[in-house]
Amino acid sequence: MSEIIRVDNLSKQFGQVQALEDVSFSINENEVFALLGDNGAGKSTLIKILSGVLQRTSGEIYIHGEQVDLEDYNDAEEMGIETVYQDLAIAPNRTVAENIYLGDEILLEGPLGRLLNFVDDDRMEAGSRELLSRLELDLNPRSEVKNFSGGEQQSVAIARALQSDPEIVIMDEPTSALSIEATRRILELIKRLRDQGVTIILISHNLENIFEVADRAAVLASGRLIGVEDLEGVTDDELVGMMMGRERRSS
Ligand SMILES: Nc1ncnc2c1ncn2[C@@H]1O[C@H](COP(=O)(O)OP(=O)(O)OP(=O)(O)O)[C@@H](O)[C@H]1O
Repeated sequence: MSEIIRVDNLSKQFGQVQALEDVSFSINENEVFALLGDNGAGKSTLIKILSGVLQRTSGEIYIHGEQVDLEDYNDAEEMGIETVYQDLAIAPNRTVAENIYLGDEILLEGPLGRLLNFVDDDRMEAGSRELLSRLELDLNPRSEVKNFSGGEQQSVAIARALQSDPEIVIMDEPTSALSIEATRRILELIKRLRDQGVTIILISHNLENIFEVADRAAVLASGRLIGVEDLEGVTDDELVGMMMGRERRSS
């Protein structure tokens, strides 16, 4: 198993608040890695630093062993990282295909090159069809998203993240607003992505979901890393104890 991301002594301070304190861990290629922790533990801060939205106060991040220049890190996509945030930022009046290519539209090559900003709907539709089929998502690229269920909207948001073919996808509470059936479908999708070689960083409060899809979990409490556990060797009680800041008894 090879390491894809290493976080080394990462700290973040917001004024007096120490949101992260010397957090270090590594994530392996092709695993589902969960981030667990109570409200305010530092999970969002950590993923925002990983996705280049927030600057860290100190510490380093390595991707494939190479140090990321965090002073000048605002395009995580270039590093192969995409994030699906909780507020999905789906454009309801646009189609599935338009959402998948939102901000990344394929433009028509006319006689004036790309000077005419017409989007190439046919290519975006074809690209969406291919991506949706690879993800085994039964969605019509031409449908408008506005009448979609929460689970379908979540699927579109995940498909959009996959459009740039990232190596790593961060998902912030992807199932928190979903029905049991929709949750099951999203968990299946996460497993398929892993099987296709994508590494997934998953934030969830739902331990049952974590046990179902994740390989390992890092537990944060008050900005500190309490431990990283292989989910095959830990119980939910132990994880809950860790979320309350108790280090796991050594076995
Ligand atoms: N922009 C900010 N300014 C000041 N304090 C912040 C800011 N963002 C986060 N914090 C603080 O940093 C700490 C960690 O917050 P963070 O949002 O990372 O936790 P979390 O684990 O994601 O929590 P939740 O599960 O509630 O989303 C909290 O004490 C929070 O109040």
